[in-house]
Amino acid sequence: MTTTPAATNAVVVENVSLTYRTTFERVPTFKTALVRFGRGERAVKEVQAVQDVSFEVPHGNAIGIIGANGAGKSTLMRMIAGILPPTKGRIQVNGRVSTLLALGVGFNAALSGRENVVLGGLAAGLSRKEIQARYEEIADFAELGEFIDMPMRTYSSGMFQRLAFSVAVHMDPDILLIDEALSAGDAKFKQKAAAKMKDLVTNARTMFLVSHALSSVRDLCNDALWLHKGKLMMRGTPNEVIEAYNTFLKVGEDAFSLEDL
Ligand SMILES: Nc1ncnc2c1ncn2[C@@H]1O[C@H](COP(=O)(O)OP(=O)(O)OP(=O)(O)O)[C@@H](O)[C@H]1O
Repeated sequence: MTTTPAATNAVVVENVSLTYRTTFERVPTFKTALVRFGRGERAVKEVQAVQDVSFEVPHGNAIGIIGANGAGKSTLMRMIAGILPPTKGRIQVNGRVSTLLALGVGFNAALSGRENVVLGGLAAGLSRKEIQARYEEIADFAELGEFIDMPMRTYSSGMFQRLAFSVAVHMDPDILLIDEALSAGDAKFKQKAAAKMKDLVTNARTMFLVSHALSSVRDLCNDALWLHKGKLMMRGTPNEVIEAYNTFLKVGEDAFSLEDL
């Protein structure tokens, strides 16, 4: 039997670019702003957040995405999640995606944790019955105690994140997208979350992990990709890519110190 590349790959990204266009009022100086009574001139800013990026991720891979602030990591994840359409190029996703992107996106803070679990489940395409069957497991994993019945606006950011993580990983995703999931959890939860992610990957699920914590990428991933100013700099094993990225950062530091002289 022959398998087509589409069936062996969870995600195929082909020559993908994304440009943000933002209109804003440019106020050149404080003095002009006073003369014009605060009205500036209308300007358009374009940011090429992702530029002609191509790669394929086979099913069962855990791929870490690293890079400096503003490199385009979250933008790429949002495109893979189907939240943002690429300006150019094509993204093919084979399987059911569950996302844990910006903290608690999709949650309604006025509703209780319990109600948000149902909302999150429905948004992920589960039936009410399926959500009910998983509810206890989701609530137990998040360890919120009585807070599960309180409005989510009363949650600390760590509690918010614990529930968001628990919902995302219990949706039985083929592809799990995680953007800085572990930044707000405490040490104990971080460990538990890492174990759960390892579990998913062992079960041949595909995972994308955006992280500034390079050690998490090293521990949890078998594949890595480095973005810089929207461009794909390198693809390889976590060790190779992290080493190249660290060298790049070091060279950058040296260049600064030379300039300072
Ligand atoms: N909604 C938006 N509108 C306009 N520009 C945006 C928007 N979101 C991101 N950008 C710009 O796109 C570029 C890439 O941003 P992105 O958030 O994808 O980077 P990132 O690698 O995830 O960064 P970080 O590590 O800081 O989270 C940045 O220059 C950012 O200013």
